[in-house]
Amino acid sequence: MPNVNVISEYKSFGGKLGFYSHFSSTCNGEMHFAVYQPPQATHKPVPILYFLSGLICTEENFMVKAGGVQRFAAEYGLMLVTPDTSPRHTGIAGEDDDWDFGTGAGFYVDATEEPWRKNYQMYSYVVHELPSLINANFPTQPEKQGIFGHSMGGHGALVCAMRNPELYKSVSAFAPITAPMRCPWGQKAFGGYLGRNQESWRAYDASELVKQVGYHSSILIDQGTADKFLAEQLLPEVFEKACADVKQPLNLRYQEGYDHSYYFIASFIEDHIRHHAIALLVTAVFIYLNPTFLF
Ligand SMILES: N[C@@H](CCC(=O)N[C@@H](CSC=O)C(=O)NCC(=O)O)C(=O)O
Repeated sequence: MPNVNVISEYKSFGGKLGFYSHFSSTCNGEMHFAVYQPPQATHKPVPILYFLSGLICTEENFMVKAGGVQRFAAEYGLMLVTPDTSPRHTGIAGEDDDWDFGTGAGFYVDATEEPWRKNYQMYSYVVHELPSLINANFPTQPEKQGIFGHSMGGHGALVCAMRNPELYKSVSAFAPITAPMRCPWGQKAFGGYLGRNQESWRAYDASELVKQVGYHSSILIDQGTADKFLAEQLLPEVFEKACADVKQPLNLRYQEGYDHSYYFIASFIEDHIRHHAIALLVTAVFIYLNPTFLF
């Protein structure tokens, strides 16, 4: 694969799980990502589902801890792609000082502030550079992309999808930060990466974006009721109200007793894969069953 370094590859559920690195011109440094290719990808291009992870994660957490997600991706014939959560080893002073800012906490925004803006361009990286790289090197159907994520990554998935509805046919999230402008994690990250003018924050706040642009199909969110970050950081009720105000279809499911961990994600991962599979695969089945639809 030109421009992609293979770190390791493993056979998994009949497909292939791989960990890779490349030089990112968007983030001005080496970036890591993981790809699960389902068995179907050996003989035809397949739809792609991007998963954005949360604070402190790397490209590995989801692939290792999401309850054998590869089994479901293999069943539905979906490619899974997980980027890292930030640039690393940039040399920026203090980049490793905090667990919720800097390394492992890119927040899927394009930083405008020094010293972050040269490297911390995670929004453009996820929406543009990484998909170009994936489509050039793996057997994909580029017009069939979905996106989902967890916590900080749930925020990222909602923002990427709402800002680019033509690029993403489906979106879902586990315990997303739904109103980052109003919570401590978001205020710290946006203040550092985007500066003090909160007008520029709105483009990265799902609860603001849904009022401006909305999304073309129903959004699935699972939220554990025993999540220690629920009341202060995640604020699903803010997003729920914003969706209701503009009649955005939302399937917000409160899951009794579940916390913020990957055990929670693993418990509901199959539902999310199915949510995306319906959006990404149904068109093909529908056209097969109703060919006159094309004419
Ligand atoms: N260090 C924190 C907990 C950090 C944490 O829970 N991170 C989550 C994402 S939180 C929002 O983005 C995570 O995915 N961790 C990785 C994992 O494998 O669980 C604390 O101690 O409170």
